[in-house]
Amino acid sequence: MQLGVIGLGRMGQIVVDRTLEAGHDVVAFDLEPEAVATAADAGAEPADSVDDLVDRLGDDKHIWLMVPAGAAVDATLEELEGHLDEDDVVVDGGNSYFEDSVRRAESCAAAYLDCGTSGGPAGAHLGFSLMVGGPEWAYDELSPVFDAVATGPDGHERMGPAGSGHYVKMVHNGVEYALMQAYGEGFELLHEGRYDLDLESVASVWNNGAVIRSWLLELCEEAFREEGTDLGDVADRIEGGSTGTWTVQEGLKQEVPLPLIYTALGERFGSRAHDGRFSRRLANRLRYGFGRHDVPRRE
Ligand SMILES: NC(=O)C1=CN([C@@H]2O[C@H](COP(=O)(O)OP(=O)(O)OC[C@H]3O[C@@H](n4cnc5c(N)ncnc54)[C@H](O)[C@@H]3O)[C@@H](O)[C@H]2O)C=CC1
Ligand SMILES: O=C(CO)[C@H](O)[C@H](O)COP(=O)(O)O
Repeated sequence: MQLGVIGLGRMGQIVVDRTLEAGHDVVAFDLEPEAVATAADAGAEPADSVDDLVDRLGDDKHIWLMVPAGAAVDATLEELEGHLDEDDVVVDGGNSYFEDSVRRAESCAAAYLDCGTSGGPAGAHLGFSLMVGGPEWAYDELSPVFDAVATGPDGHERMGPAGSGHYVKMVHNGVEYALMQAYGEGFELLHEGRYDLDLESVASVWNNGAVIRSWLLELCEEAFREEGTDLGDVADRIEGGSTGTWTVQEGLKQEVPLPLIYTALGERFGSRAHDGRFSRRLANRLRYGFGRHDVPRRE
């Protein structure tokens, strides 16, 4: 099978490598010529524009987008417009908002598959977990590529109609936020608590048979090993947040309570306050107001 891949960053290069390793042909394009050169070194046919990529693909075109979610997906689809027909298949493997994917599926001339991708750059060796939404025939047609990019045939599944793949991935990320928060709180208590603990050892022993063992916990172990038990100079500012925000918004729309995911998202936003949390500073001053408690002041 021949696959065009647009977007050759951390994730797109893995799609390219794994597809090539499985014996398929890849045509690759990115706005960054260096990324295209890396894909070409791996064995892909380089393209210098979206038009060029399309010209190099055969009659039934299969195209995987791995560009940042949002405007870049719309811009790429605009460039593809006029080059696609109903026998072609476009896969969006990024973290797009599911309602954008429904809209894009309706307006795209090709069959459109929204594909939630989990596993991160670690998926280079293991393969990814892929959650796919869209027409069944298109999913079946792309299955050889999904087999290659995923951990194998069990690493991908069609979730349902357009939007469902990105919907499931959105919720996956909400769960990811909450799990990170839970591990964070536990390790914070161990760090601040009664014993002088080596947190790498704690994570390691938990990863060997404990109820809460997981890949995220293995990543905690790696973090303590590489940064030290107090996490060295790692800042307390957490970036990202879009997929967690969408999950919480959807919980509100469906009237499904998501207190853990909401709290994890709130912690993330709170971590970005430049000057300390305003609400904490006000609470500090209010305790003086009602109780004449001392007000700790900033240096
Ligand atoms: N990094 C991760 O752990 C994961 C990322 N994702 C999603 O996968 C998508 C890609 O993520 P990464 O590879 O991490 O991002 P990245 O920033 O490493 O790579 C994005 C690539 O797309 C290229 N690009 C941007 N606009 C383009 C355009 N209009 N045409 C062609 N190329 C364009 C950039 O030059 C860059 O090489 C995002 O939607 C992200 O949310 C999904 C799962 C995990
Ligand atoms: O999808 C992912 C992992 O599953 C990406 O790493 C994503 O960027 C994580 O979300 P955020 O950037 O909001 O932390």
